[in-house]
Amino acid sequence: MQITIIGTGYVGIVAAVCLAKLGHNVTAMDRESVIQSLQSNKAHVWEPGLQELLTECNEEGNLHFDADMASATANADALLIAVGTPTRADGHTDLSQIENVLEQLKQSGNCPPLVIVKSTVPVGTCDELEANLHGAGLRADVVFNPEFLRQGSAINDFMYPDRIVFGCQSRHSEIMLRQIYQGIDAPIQVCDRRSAELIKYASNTFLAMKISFANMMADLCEGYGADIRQVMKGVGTDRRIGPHFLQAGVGYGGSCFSKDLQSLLTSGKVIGRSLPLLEATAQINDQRIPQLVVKLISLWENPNGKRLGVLGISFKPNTNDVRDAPFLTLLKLCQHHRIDVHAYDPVVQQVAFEGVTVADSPYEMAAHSDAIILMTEWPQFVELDWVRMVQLMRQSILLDGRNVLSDEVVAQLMELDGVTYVPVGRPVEQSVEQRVY
Ligand SMILES: NC(=O)c1ccc[n+]([C@@H]2O[C@H](COP(=O)([O-])OP(=O)(O)OC[C@H]3O[C@@H](n4cnc5c(N)ncnc54)[C@H](O)[C@@H]3O)[C@@H](O)[C@H]2O)c1
Ligand SMILES: O=c1ccn([C@@H]2O[C@H](COP(=O)(O)OP(=O)(O)O[C@H]3O[C@H](CO)[C@@H](O)[C@H](O)[C@H]3O)[C@@H](O)[C@H]2O)c(=O)[nH]1
Repeated sequence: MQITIIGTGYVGIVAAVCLAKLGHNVTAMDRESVIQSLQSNKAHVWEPGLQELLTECNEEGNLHFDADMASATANADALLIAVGTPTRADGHTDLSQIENVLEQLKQSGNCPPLVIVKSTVPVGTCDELEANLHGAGLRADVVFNPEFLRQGSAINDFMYPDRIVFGCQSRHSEIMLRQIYQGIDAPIQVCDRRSAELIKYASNTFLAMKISFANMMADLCEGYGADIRQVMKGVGTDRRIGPHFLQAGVGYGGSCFSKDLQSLLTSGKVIGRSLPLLEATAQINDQRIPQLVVKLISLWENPNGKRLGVLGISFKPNTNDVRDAPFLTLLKLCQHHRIDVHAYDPVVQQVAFEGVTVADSPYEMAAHSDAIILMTEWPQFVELDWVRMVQLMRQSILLDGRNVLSDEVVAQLMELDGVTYVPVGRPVEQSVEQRVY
């Protein structure tokens, strides 16, 4: 099938290479600068396996890039929209990128018979988009086909999903969607468009709610001297609950959870429904970094001029994406308290915001610091020589924001003088001999 993809952000480029690998003839469209980079075989987003797959597709010849809507859509059987849908300041979803795509389509005069919306959009949007196209005399079927991939494991998630959802109103569009995904072995749920639109929001907000639940329980564990890892293990082994997304820590970040939660709250408000579970989920998450900073400051007499080492800038491992990363909230609070931030990240080497020095190695970051916060659970952080890290520091305070240091490493550190280890949802550990500063 000839498929044109509009938008080559995380979702668009992953969909493009995967659909090309599944044997479709794919044209991906974006801004000129992005298209130039892709045409010269350079992936513009950092995602494990993406560059390799892009190179393969370019060699195999069934993936093309084009910055012009008219030529990109000529002869297309289906158009897949994967542009951004950020949240506006008033809490509503900004649909302007999708609206622009529709305008460009109308001007180009080429509208494929099937328009697949993959961008996450509020309930009712696809009905409106279809009415808009029909109003302009373009007889396309608009379907909603939510994407559930996670950054860091995006290609695997696209190729081996738990389910594929088709929100479509006609048998013909369902048949076309089945052809597009016929190389993927996953259960397919076919439903109306509005339900499909809500499935995407309900999934993301439910996952966010699980994380906030774990974080709420972590606070209780700290108060009562229990261990959140044990509590969540015991909870998650109940098959009705499941072990995933119960990892307490610095809170969720990324471009989706907060945005989609906000959008769903607004959808509720529009029809006069409050969604208190989601309000609590957001509140708990918003408090994670401020609480962590309070903990940190309580360990110093005065935060002014202290040096903080931060391990991990991106919102999760295996991505360089810093959108809505907890690190950004941390940085803002540190600036407020005049704490000097030195950060290290395996893939984020430059940051577009002020007030942070990015180190070339974790050891360089640790040198002369008055505390370290582990923000992102990159496997290589767990494997660091933590004794060396601590010996390089001016004051040996470790805040393990993801609870990833092993009990063995912590026990080893406790044999050194003056080490304070502050995990999440567990008692603080201090070596017997505390240094006096
Ligand atoms: N990032 C994820 O992990 C993820 C997962 C599932 C769903 N989603 C949803 O998918 C959508 C896209 O997310 P993303 O993270 O890939 O977005 P993104 O912001 O990374 O990428 C969007 C791309 O669309 C391009 N674009 C915008 N308008 C365009 C136009 N008129 N013509 C051509 N290109 C245009 C932009 O230049 C950009 O490259 C969002 O609705 C998001 O909520 C994202
Ligand atoms: O137990 C957990 C699991 C995750 N997180 C955090 O939650 C955030 C989101 O993580 P994850 O869901 O793995 O990454 P995303 O790439 O944001 O993926 C989510 O958002 C996408 C965009 O909508 C969806 O497609 C995915 O299904 C959904 O998992 C990150 O900051 C994680 O550190 C935790 O704090 N504890």
